Amino acid sequence: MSEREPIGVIGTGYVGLVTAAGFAELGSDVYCVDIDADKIERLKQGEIPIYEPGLEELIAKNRERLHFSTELSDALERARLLFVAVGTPPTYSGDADLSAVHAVVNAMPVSDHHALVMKSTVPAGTGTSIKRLFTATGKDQFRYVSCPEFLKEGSAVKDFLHPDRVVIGDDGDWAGDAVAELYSSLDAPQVRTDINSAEMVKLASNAFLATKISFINEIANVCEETGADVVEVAKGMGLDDRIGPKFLQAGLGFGGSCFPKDVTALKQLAGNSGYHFQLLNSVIEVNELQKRRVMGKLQKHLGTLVGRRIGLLGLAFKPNTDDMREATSLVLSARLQAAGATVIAHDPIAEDEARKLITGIEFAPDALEVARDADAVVLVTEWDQFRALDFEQVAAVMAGTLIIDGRNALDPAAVRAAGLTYEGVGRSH
Ligand SMILES: NC(=O)C1=CN([C@@H]2O[C@H](COP(=O)(O)OP(=O)(O)OC[C@H]3O[C@@H](n4cnc5c(N)ncnc54)[C@H](O)[C@@H]3O)[C@@H](O)[C@H]2O)C=CC1
Ligand SMILES: O=C(O)[C@H]1O[C@H](OP(=O)(O)OP(=O)(O)OC[C@H]2O[C@@H](n3ccc(=O)[nH]c3=O)[C@H](O)[C@@H]2O)[C@H](O)[C@@H](O)[C@@H]1O
Repeated sequence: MSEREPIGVIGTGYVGLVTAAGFAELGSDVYCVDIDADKIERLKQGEIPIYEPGLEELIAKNRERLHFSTELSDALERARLLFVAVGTPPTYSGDADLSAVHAVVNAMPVSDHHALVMKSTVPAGTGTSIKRLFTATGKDQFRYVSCPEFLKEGSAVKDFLHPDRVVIGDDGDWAGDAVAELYSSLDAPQVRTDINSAEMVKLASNAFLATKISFINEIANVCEETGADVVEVAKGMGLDDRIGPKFLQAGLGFGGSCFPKDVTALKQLAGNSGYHFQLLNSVIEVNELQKRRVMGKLQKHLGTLVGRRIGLLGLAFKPNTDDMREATSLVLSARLQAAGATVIAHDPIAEDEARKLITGIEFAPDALEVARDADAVVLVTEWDQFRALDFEQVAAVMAGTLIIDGRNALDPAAVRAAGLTYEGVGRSH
């Protein structure tokens, strides 16, 4: 018997698994359901299908409370709150693809004691249309709560257990209260609001963070023209409480499964509602250009890239994940090959995923093998082991001398002291 209310979790991707493990840690029995039978089988064997620091340990610790199945009925029979964490990828138009969400909604039975709790990121208005659908199909007693997720890959477990806030959008019924109660043991402010507003908090938060990144990237580009150093500029800006130091790291642009899709989804949502969201067009465009700027830097130093050997350090969209969705490395490896370069890359964790998505490049077992005989090396993902590289060793094996620090993560002085040429993003020091 669990100490706390049992819950169901539908979808066992990043968000589903972290939510399940997190609530199990807080004392709930969790009934996880996924349509991917292979994934469920692996989870039953104790195998964790994604790389996320701390998740395997948290799942192992709470093994007794975690139950995995492909049958929705296993969750429906034991839990009244069903957390939905299925994917909402972009369609070709840029709108969110809600087909997986609708499959879940359609599979719900007539019930007066169940609620869907939406963790998936959906456009504002989705809850309202789901409730309309429930009413039209005689399920008007089925409750609905929006409870968007704000975790970051790479620190997802910590983000779940120590969130900045918990947002709960509901109709003021038992379901909203039950979700609030579940989260009450976390030391975090709760924002209880209506469903539309909760949905918008999520989209607006991601769009704002993406805007901050595109903004600092443009500042970095201006720094390159004016001799200022963006790291110093970001430090000076970030000390202003109203601005804050986070998400002011200039680099090769944002990637991942969420910022690109959610910024576009919000732009589409606005457009579909008759409002042209100009700012977001720029955020997206700046990001696309930023991914490609490194090509110009390589050409500035090397001239033509035909026949050049270019090493990439890191492939994942950010460190501490094996997620390759919308990773800058996808664009970069394609552009480099199109320009006639040979590309060699290493990622400590994401290589298996990368092999599925990137063709025509060589994979090296470590950073030094990336550097061997390379005309230039580009840091794409700021894994800790790349920060700690011995650049004397790197210089000894390279054919050329150019290091492009695409994440401003290296020590320029250490790179230069090894006789190498350092080029960051918006850096003059
Ligand atoms: N990945 C992240 O860091 C974050 C993601 N989100 C949002 O959470 C949602 C889920 O994202 P991820 O976990 O990354 O997705 P994912 O793609 O890793 O996992 C989705 C899972 O849902 C399963 N699924 C699909 N249809 C199903 C159905 N009808 N019944 C049961 N299971 C089904 C899939 O088999 C898959 O295992 C998305 O809306 C995303 O925008 C929100 C915050 C953070
Ligand atoms: O909705 C989501 O899925 C999640 O999206 C992001 O999380 P995530 O994509 O995991 O990773 P971030 O740490 O936000 O990084 C996203 C991208 O921005 C880039 N970035 C981040 C910060 C920065 O200062 N500069 C910068 O270029 C990263 O390299 C990465 O490519 C948000 O940070 C989470 O709050 C949100 O829940």
